[in-house]
Amino acid sequence: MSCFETGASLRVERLEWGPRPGLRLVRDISLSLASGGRLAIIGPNGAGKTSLLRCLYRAAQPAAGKIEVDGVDLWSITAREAAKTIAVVLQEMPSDFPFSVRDVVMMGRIPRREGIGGWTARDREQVAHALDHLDLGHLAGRQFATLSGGEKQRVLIARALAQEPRIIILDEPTNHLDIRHQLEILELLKTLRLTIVTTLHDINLAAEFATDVAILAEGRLAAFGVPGAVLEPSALSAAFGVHATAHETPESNASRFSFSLRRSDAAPAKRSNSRISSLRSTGEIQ
Ligand SMILES: Nc1ncnc2c1ncn2[C@@H]1O[C@H](COP(=O)(O)OP(=O)(O)OP(=O)(O)O)[C@@H](O)[C@H]1O
Repeated sequence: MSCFETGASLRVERLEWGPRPGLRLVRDISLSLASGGRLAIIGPNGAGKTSLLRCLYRAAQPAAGKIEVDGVDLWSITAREAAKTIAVVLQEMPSDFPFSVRDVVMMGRIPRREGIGGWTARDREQVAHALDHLDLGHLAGRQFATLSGGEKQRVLIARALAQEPRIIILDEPTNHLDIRHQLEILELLKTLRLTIVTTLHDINLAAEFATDVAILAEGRLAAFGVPGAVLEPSALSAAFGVHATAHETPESNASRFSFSLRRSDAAPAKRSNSRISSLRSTGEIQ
């Protein structure tokens, strides 16, 4: 079971990708992650985070550069071998998905299925273990479509674990989750010894969770390294076009960040406030 597996190292070298010739959405990305490392990829909307993830889980073939898993080129192995090594948890959650929770988790075993026989005792054992690990045993018979967003997210992570991967790649795993479930999911991922790569929009969660952080801006790597070095106000301000402030927290080694619009960006809001004042003064609104 994956909680006893170990991770694999990941090395990305001068990676480039685009959906068509002449359009590059991922440009010149180089980074490396040790086995068992946790990489958080952050950056503004449209920075290329999902595109980079798609390359890392072999859904998109690089236009240039390469990706190595434990020193082996990801495109030198079969898709099935890649699927045994890398599990993916995506944001999309189909609403009309006529499968039970147990069926969905069992789908994680597909890359490991040999021949045309049915599920083996090991498949069932791994699924039971994954359901148990994510505290989903009581929901195993429920239709996936009837679950809450947080429950669905846990099922998709259980499916990834049932796959017995060495790397788990997640696209915004905390989306749709309340703060308690966000913290629980990230704590759970931390307890695994697998290599984790995830996009995260919440910088403070990334600071707590990651061993390594990559800031992506306009398809390029703006910064990469340990959170303490990468997550600093000037880099965050530049990448997100906001004013970032760091706050030291006694209970944690990681800084916390707060964000506000830069004064120039806030001007339109001020203008609309003055419009409201003038409407008030003319009695058009109360
Ligand atoms: N197949 C495609 N053809 C053309 N443009 C694309 C394609 N896929 C993505 N894009 C564009 O490339 C940019 C990067 O998209 P991507 O989804 O990788 O960004 P992201 O950082 O994950 O964004 P978000 O935080 O909003 O999810 C966006 O502007 C997007 O519209």
